[in-house]
Amino acid sequence: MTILLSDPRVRAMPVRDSGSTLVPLPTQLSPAACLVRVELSIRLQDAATRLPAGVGLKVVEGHRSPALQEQIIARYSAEVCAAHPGVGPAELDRLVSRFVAPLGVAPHVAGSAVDLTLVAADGTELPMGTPIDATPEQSRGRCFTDSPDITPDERANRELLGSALRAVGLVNYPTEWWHWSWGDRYWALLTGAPFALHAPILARPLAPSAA
Ligand SMILES: C[C@@H](N)C(=O)N[C@H](C)C(=O)O
Repeated sequence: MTILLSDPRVRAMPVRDSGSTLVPLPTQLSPAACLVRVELSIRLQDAATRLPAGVGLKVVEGHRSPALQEQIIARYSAEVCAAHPGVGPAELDRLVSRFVAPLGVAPHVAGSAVDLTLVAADGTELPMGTPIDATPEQSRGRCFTDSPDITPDERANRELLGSALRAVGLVNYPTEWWHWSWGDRYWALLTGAPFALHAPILARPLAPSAA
């Protein structure tokens, strides 16, 4: 059964921050040079080598500020309220956490998560069944990683992405095929690690090369 980021077991995971810095991803992996924790950057570069020739990774988002996380929560909460009239506060929190993490456990704010897809050699994104960041309502559930409602090619591409990322220790958020993380509380809970390695980054300490 899917464990959501609003699950109290996620918040209960202890954190012992590794103190690692945020670094920009190489532009071959992330045209926008998104920032992530250095341990995650190393793993993503390893994952890229595990893909077949002519297929690459494209990271579109990494570290996110707390302010942006709060904006996304507010925007999506409004979408959920419109789609589920009369929803109560507990159910609203649960539904919202299918698409965006509560601030205190947010993997992107910790620099531990990326949103990414596969690309062909010419940079064209491979078909994955939905665009990145399609909400459950917009995609009618096809954003869920295991959705049965996608084509065999889209399924094969999701499996290819997943096998490269799992091989380097990343975990997926099962309600978003594009969201993978390493070192955050959700990762610790799913892998059985005794503690998370990345706390939320409230200021933004940059590696010297990124400054
Ligand atoms: C908003 C979406 N792209 C996202 O990042 N969701 C995850 C679960 C998050 O907020 O960490």
